[in-house]
Amino acid sequence: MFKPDETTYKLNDGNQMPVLGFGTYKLDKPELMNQSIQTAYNAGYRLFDTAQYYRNEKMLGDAIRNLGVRREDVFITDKVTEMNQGHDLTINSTDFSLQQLGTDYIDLLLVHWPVAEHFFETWEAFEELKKQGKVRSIGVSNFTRSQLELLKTQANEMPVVNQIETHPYLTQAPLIKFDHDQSIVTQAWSPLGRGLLLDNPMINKMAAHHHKSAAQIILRWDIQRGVAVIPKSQDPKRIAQNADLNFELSGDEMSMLDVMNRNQRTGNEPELVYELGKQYKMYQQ
Ligand SMILES: NC(=O)C1=CN([C@@H]2O[C@H](COP(=O)(O)OP(=O)(O)OC[C@H]3O[C@@H](n4cnc5c(N)ncnc54)[C@H](OP(=O)(O)O)[C@@H]3O)[C@@H](O)[C@H]2O)C=CC1
Ligand SMILES: O=C1CO[C@H](CO)[C@@H](O)[C@@H]1O
Repeated sequence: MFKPDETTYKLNDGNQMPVLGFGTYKLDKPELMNQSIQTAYNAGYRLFDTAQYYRNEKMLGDAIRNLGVRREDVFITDKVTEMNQGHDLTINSTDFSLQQLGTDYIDLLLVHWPVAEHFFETWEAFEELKKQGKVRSIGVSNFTRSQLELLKTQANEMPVVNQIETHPYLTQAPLIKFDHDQSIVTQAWSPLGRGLLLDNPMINKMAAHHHKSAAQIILRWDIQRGVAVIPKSQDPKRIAQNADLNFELSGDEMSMLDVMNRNQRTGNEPELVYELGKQYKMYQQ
């Protein structure tokens, strides 16, 4: 049995990344962060996902230290926000992130959203940060196929992870296949569609059949289709539940989930953010 809490993906740079991770967006109070990280660690999560944009890097770093485990026993993902892109801003903001997290390396650093302005410069800085050992693996988030193809025209090394919005209402099959063909691991953000999917009757029928919750069905579907997950919860029972994924969906159940696609996003459209990037320069002037 493929056990998510014990399983890692081998990334294309030779590093390992846990299949199951813990999302921390909106965990913005130290006590809540501490309790949630402790509960998550006890439940088997080893990957913790933050971003400069979440303004909780310091809280997360403190909560991880409070676990009293070795640094190498956890995996930290961080992301460089749109406003901090460009060569120097990427380098400087990552140094600040390291300081906030209280660590001397980040396991996986992602370009949070593709931004047309400074598109290649930002990636050049990512490659430098990796060479300097400040970052172990480099990846992207919210990149479409055309943005990955554009990046490939100049990158010395390609991203090893693409973190994208995907769930049964936004299955992203073509992009996930493209990532896979390029040896890029796809990681699902908002895998539960921020709660949107949890009252879907078909998913609840499957949940009843397996004596699991709707959230567990969706997370298990992701893992069986080769997608890493980072669900967020601040409820101790739900944190543990989302890590309890050692059951199997049948081929028919997988197909039923595969066809629920409605191309329905909860977040921004990546191509739009990419174009809006041209505006950021105006804000900075
Ligand atoms: N790269 C990017 O652009 C983005 C990355 N992310 C990352 O992905 C992570 C996950 O995405 P997020 O947007 O938080 O959404 P999720 O899809 O993980 O859903 C979180 C919501 O679902 C609820 N929930 C969680 N588990 C259960 C459960 N078992 N039963 C019922 N309800 C549940 C939570 O409530 P409660 O807490 O009360 O349990 C919360 O309201 C983020 O925290 C962040 O780290 C997110 C957005 C964009
Ligand atoms: O990571 C993130 C958390 O959610 C935000 C609001 O949808 C996103 O824009 C951002 O990418």
